Amino acid sequence: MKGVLLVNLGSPESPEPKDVKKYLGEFLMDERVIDVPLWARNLLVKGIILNTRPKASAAAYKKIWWEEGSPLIVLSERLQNKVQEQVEYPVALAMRYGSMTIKKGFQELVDKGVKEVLLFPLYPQFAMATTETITVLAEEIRQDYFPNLKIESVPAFYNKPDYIEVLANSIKKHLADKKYDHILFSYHGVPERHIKKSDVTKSHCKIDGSCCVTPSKAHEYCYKHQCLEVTRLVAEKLQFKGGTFSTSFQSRLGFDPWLLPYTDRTIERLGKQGIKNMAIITPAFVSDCLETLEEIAMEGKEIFHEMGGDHFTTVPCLNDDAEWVMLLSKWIKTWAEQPIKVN
Ligand SMILES: C=CC1=C(C)c2cc3[nH]c(cc4nc(cc5[nH]c(cc1n2)c(C)c5CCC(=O)O)C(CCC(=O)O)=C4C)c(C)c3C=C
Ligand SMILES: [Fe+2]
Repeated sequence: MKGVLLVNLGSPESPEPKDVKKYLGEFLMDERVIDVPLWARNLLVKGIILNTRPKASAAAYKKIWWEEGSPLIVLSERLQNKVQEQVEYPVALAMRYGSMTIKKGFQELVDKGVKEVLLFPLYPQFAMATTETITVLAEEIRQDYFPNLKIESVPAFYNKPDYIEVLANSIKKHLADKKYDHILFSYHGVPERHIKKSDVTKSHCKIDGSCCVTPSKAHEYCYKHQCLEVTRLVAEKLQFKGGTFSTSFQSRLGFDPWLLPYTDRTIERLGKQGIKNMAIITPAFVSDCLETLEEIAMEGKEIFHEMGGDHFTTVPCLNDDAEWVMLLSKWIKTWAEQPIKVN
């Protein structure tokens, strides 16, 4: 039998500093998130970040935490349940970090008789800190614990026309009765180094984005190109006029150069330039989370109002949107209709 494992990032068990510290420890010690040699990662994460950040992060998590738990987990579970209602194959949910492990997800599927798994990282764009770390860990777990299980991974789906249509429809619906003179597409940032490392050609990437418009096989693994493409395709679909939308990158950590321009500075600049009504879309996240509910909807809004802005609208992530559920279910059914692979 076939089955599906949806995988998202994960959240702390609770918004208490000790749980946030445990979660950040696992997350930031991942060599594909902070990609420096182990000794340097130990120094940076255990010696510095874990002694300072958990308190501030916990305070931020407390502002957005729901009675049912972390928004990211609750919304991912709602998505899982709704997709499960649409497909006849078992659909499990796991998180890359935290207690809902990929190993438990595989076990749940195997216990239901699954022999072939569609591993579905819930990220529209490829990044080594997201898609790659999930697929690599899943393969390690398969080899160690489930050697007879077949796994097929879903690659980044950023430019699939049906995904762009669902995203555009959701944006249109949410902005229908809103005032906005500028739309900002804000994506999670990554260090520039990550983009260079993922360049399979080793020579295409110029970081500044000039390379992103020249066709290249590097784009299959280029987070920046994929983000810019989502902006372009959605803007085209919704017929946004040039100059009324832009792209930025949020949530930088540390002192290395991260993808530019930064979201907080872009909001500041737009406010200073006299934009009064602004809408923000966050297409790197399929579920609302700390980065959208706190960093954008609270901090971003505050910056905008300080700069003299009036209306600040955040468009929710796809979450458990009905069209999104139908699209995931369609992709799953298409995959499941292919014959089972044999050794
Ligand atoms: C070096 C650090 C980080 C990289 C690289 C990174 C990439 C990255 N992250 C997401 C998605 C999410 N990140 C979230 C939280 C978060 N991310 C980092 C650091 C890096 N992320 C930290 C330290 C945190 C924790 C919060 C904080 O202290 O600021 C979340 C939210 C999780 C939640 O519980 O709600 C998401 C989602 C992507 C898509 C990405 C690369 C493309
Ligand atoms: Fe992150």
